[in-house]
Amino acid sequence: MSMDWIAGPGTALHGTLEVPGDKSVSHRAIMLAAIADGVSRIEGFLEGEDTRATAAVFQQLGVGIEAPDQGVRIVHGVGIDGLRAPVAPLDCGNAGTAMRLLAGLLCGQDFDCELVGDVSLSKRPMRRVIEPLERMNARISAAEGGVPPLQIHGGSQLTAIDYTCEVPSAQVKSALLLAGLRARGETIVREPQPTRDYSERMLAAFGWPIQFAPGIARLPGGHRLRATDVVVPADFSSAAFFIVAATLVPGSLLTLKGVGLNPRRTGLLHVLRAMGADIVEHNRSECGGEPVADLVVRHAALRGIEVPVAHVADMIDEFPILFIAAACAQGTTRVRGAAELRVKESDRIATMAAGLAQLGVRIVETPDGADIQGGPVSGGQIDSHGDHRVAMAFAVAAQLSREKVRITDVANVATSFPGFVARAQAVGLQVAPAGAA
Ligand SMILES: O=C(O)C1=C[C@@H](OP(=O)(O)O)[C@@H](O)[C@H](O)C1
Ligand SMILES: C=C(OP(=O)(O)O)C(=O)O
Repeated sequence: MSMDWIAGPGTALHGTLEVPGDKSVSHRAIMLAAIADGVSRIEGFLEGEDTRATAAVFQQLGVGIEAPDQGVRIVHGVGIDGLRAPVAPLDCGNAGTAMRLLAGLLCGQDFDCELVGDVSLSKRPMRRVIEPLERMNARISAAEGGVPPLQIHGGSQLTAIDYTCEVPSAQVKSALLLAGLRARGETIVREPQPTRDYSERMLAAFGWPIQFAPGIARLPGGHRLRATDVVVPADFSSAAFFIVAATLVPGSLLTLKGVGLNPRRTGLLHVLRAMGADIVEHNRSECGGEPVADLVVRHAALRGIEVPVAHVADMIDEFPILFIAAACAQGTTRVRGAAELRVKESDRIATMAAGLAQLGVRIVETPDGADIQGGPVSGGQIDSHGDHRVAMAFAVAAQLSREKVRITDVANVATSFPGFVARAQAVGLQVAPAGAA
């Protein structure tokens, strides 16, 4: 049965909030700890369905993973050659990150395996990883159209390649680097637009001699990973919903604690500030090698802008909530160069355009973006299409509406942000499961 929320209208948001651990870092921490020598402890692990799916996959591959406490994992690494053949398909659930990175990590193993996912993941493009991995000598077959399930045929000796990514994608880059661990030679990945560098940073932290700078990573094969403790910072993409909510709702003053501010993730901060937002960083420090800070957000009136294409890759998961900020800004916001949004958990340009139109917002879709005209937001019913970020974005839009908004098909919020409703309510957001409202 579909789970729905009733949200809004809202009043000012106040207080201090800590959002859960970063999803990208949590996936990678499990993966590298699993194939390292020794025992690694992960703190701040995201207890989301996506990252739990990754942990469950490695348990099927013979890795011991204990969960002594919420957000803690003790991973008994089996070493670079120690994974065991699974006896059943490996279920990546809703997680594109899990499937694409696992394709890279598993294609150089001695055994065969199958990667499967849910209905949404089963529609997402996998050729972007299959094609370069095949050039490395991997053997992977997909269903018709290059979508999951993926059959990975083991037993091939991989060879390194020098590859320039066609789409800006940290998942493609990471898949190639993970394959490169077991390849002969030096794997080089070049990116026309730099993307998040968590794989590179974490490989270095686990002792692999990788060299990297924005736009390029070079990784020699034939080394080993040393177990390391990982502290996961709070996920900027989860904080983003509250940054925009506090900006939009008059009278708000909200503090978000210890938010990860990797420069390849914070495009939304630049764009919101250019639109007039009041976001101040306090207590800048480091958490697990990543920059973090507390963000103090005050209500401010926004004006529409042309989103610089140079920021698109650095805010790729923040477009659903940016569309809401744009809908409540004065004037028009123009988004271009964001065609990747069409192949996420849903077609995020289409689902956001349909939802905003439902709330009376004027929006014109283009193949790679949209023009969003700011104006009043009305009530209505929104189909989130099972997309976690679309559901949370409309929960924020509802705060500005004059009537209640019903948001359908929201169960997938647990993939990236377990406990969203309780945390949102604690700072004054009006959102509740339908039936409990
Ligand atoms: O590498 C990662 O952890 C991610 C990369 C991005 O995907 P793409 O690589 O497809 O852009 C992003 O949308 C996803 O949420 C997480
Ligand atoms: C696109 C996302 O994740 P993934 O690709 O891992 O499914 C997301 O979390 O917005």
